Amino acid sequence: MSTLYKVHGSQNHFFILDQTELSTPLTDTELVEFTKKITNPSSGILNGADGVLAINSPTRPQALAQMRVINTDGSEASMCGNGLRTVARYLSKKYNQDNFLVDTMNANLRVRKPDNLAKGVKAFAVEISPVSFNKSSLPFQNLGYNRIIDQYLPEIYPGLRFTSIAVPNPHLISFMDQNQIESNILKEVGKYLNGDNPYFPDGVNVNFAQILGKNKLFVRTYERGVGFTNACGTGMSATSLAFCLTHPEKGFFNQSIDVYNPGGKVQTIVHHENHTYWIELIGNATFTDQIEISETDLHNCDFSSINITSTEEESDYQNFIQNLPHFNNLSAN
Ligand SMILES: N[C@@H](CCC[C@H](N)C(=O)O)C(=O)O
Repeated sequence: MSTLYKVHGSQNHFFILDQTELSTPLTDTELVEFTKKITNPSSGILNGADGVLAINSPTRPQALAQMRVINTDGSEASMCGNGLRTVARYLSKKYNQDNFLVDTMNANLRVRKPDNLAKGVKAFAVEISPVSFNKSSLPFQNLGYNRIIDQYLPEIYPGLRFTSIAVPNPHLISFMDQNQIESNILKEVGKYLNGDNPYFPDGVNVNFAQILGKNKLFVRTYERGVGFTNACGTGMSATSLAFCLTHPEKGFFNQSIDVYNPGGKVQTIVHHENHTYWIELIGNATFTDQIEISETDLHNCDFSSINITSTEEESDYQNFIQNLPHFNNLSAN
C-alpha cells in the first residue's frame, strides 16, 4: 500500500505523492496522467485539487528531498509557495528536522518550522527565490520593455499598471481598488494571457491586489495551468515585492506584511540583500486527509478501492479563517 496526502496552504489544494516510498516511481507520463485525473473534481477524489506535489530524491547536494509541482492541466511549474509549506511539513516529520533545504526546479530553498498560526493550525515558513525581472526569465515579448515595473500596458488591459516578476515562476501583478478586484477583469486577463497570446508565450500567473493599509494587502490570483485558485503563495510573495517597490510609503522591506486571500491569510517578509531580492512566506500547512492506495492502482489511476481517513485538522483551520477580518465579497471557491 502507498499513502497520499490531501493538503492545503490557504486552501490552495494539492495531493502529496512521495515517489521515494514507491517500489516503482511513476514515470513522467504517468505522473501527468495521475495529476490530471486525481485533481479533476469529476474523475478524482475529495473534490479534486489544484495540482500534485511529487517528492523525489534530491538532485542538488544538501537538500533533504526534491519537490516537483504538476498543475492540474499536467504542465509543470518551477515553484509553488503554498505547496512547499506542506511538503516542508511532510519532510519535517519524516526526517525529524525543523530547518532544512528542499530542492526545487531552479534552486535549493530554505524552510523552517515557526509557531502554529492558531490553535491546531500548523505552519511552515519557506524561502521564495530566485527573483528576476528580466524579459527572458518570465518570458514576455512584444510589450516594448525589458522589465515591467509599474507600467501601463494597454495591450493587456487599459488603465491598469502592471509589474512582472519571476520568483522563479512567472507573475504579473496589478494594484487596484475593491470594485476592480471583485470584477471579471482578472478572469478576462488571466484567460487571455494563459491562452494563445503574443505577450506571455508560456502563460503567466496573474495577481490582482488591493492595498488595505500599511503592510497589508489582499491578493486574488488566476493561475497558469489551473485557473482561479483560493491563493497562490508565489503570487502573494511576488506581489509583496511589487508592493515594497511601487508603494514604498505603505509596503516596507524587512517587515512582516499581512497578505489576505480568498482562502485565508499568510505573512510575507521581503528582503533585499547583496543586490538580491528574496521573500519569506509564512502560512498554514494543513493536512486534511490521508489516502491509502495500492501501488498498482496508483500506476493505473484507479481510485475505486482507496481508503480515506480524515485528519480532523480542517475544523481548526476553519476556526482560524472565521476570525480573520472580512475585506470584500470574495470567498474561497
Ligand atoms: N499555487 C502555487 C503556484 C503553482 C504554479 C503555478 N500555477 C505556475 O504554473 O507557475 C503557489 O502557491 O505558488
